[in-house]
Amino acid sequence: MQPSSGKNVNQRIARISAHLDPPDLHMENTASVSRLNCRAKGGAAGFRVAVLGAAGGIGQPLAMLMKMNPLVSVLHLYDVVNTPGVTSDISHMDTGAVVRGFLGQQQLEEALTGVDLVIIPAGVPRKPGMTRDDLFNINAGIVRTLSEAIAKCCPNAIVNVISNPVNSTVPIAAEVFKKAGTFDPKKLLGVTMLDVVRANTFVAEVLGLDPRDVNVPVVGGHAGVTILPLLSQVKPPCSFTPKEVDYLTDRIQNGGTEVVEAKAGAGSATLSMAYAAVKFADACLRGLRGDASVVECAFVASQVTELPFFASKVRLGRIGVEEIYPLGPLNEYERAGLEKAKKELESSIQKGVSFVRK
Ligand SMILES: NC(=O)c1ccc[n+]([C@@H]2O[C@H](COP(=O)([O-])OP(=O)(O)OC[C@H]3O[C@@H](n4cnc5c(N)ncnc54)[C@H](O)[C@@H]3O)[C@@H](O)[C@H]2O)c1
Ligand SMILES: O=C(O)C[C@H](O)C(=O)O
Repeated sequence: MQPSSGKNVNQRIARISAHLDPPDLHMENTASVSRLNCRAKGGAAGFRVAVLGAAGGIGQPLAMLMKMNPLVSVLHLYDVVNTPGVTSDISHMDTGAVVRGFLGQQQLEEALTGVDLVIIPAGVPRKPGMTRDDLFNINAGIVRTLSEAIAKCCPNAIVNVISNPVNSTVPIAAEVFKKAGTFDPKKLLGVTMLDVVRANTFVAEVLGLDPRDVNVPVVGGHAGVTILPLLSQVKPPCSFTPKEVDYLTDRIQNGGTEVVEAKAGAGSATLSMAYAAVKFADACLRGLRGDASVVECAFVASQVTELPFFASKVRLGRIGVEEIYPLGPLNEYERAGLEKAKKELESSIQKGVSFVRK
């Protein structure tokens, strides 16, 4: 057989190109990307999602898992470094979502335009000996900048904040949105899903159950004593000895530190966090789609306590948070935990608010 002439190859490319939409300009910026890396006709219908901090320890597996989510049609990956490589890699997965990469501040607005859901894992992680609040000085500014762009480019998107300290970064985002006149408390959610995921796992271990059959509400916030597992409300209904309650509460509250210490300077939870973030994002998207009874815990603007923000069970729907559930009956141990949690939460929330108002 004769080798293909240049003319034949060009004809074949032209035939393939006829089945493709116009080329993706963002992808053309990356060296190895050709005209063929554009959106195939018949790509999945679904939601448009942006991940900010997509090249990081959480961002990469999160981006990979979102590429596998059938509810996602377009996935925008933004970071200040390395997005061309991550985008090229993930774009080869034969799932429905089309992936586009955006690199650096000058492409942030494009990354956000037209998206339904923004997930933010951008920022520095802890090292052993640090608290989440020790990340405030760097991450507060990052979240503020990203929130300003969200207010400008996709003010109606649902926003999932992962960057720590969540107890302060969510109030920061809220203040930025208020300043811009775009704040919708139903659309801003701090991601506390990892606390629930851990609680389900640890409680299942103690009870000898499959973690998939266990549901533990975790309320309050996302740092130390502000993480308040409601072990009296575990489903399926069960009881614990006082020793088990102490063990479980301590392990759930310090799950993040357990991982930070095990990683010994190489960062904090990334893989379990990506899993939890995608579980939570999927719940947000199912709510947006109109599914009934989508209920998860999240850190939101709330009137459940006297504090302006609090994590509790929320029902997710077409407009974001459609209902915030009260805490339900607490036992004495949980009531004492709630008082401790509120005290710390109050100052973390205030710190975030002051950062933007100063
Ligand atoms: N909410 C939670 O339950 C939870 C769980 C784990 C980690 N976290 C937090 O998530 C954050 C990220 O953790 P990680 O392990 O992925 O860190 P990482 O350092 O591996 O990745 C962070 C990424 O953010 C990027 N980034 C930095 N500044 C940016 C900016 N201005 N715009 C866009 N991207 C930017 C970095 O380039 C990097 O790729 C940390 O603050 C960590 O504490 C939260
Ligand atoms: O512990 C951390 O610093 C990261 C995260 O908040 C976690 O809970 O794993």
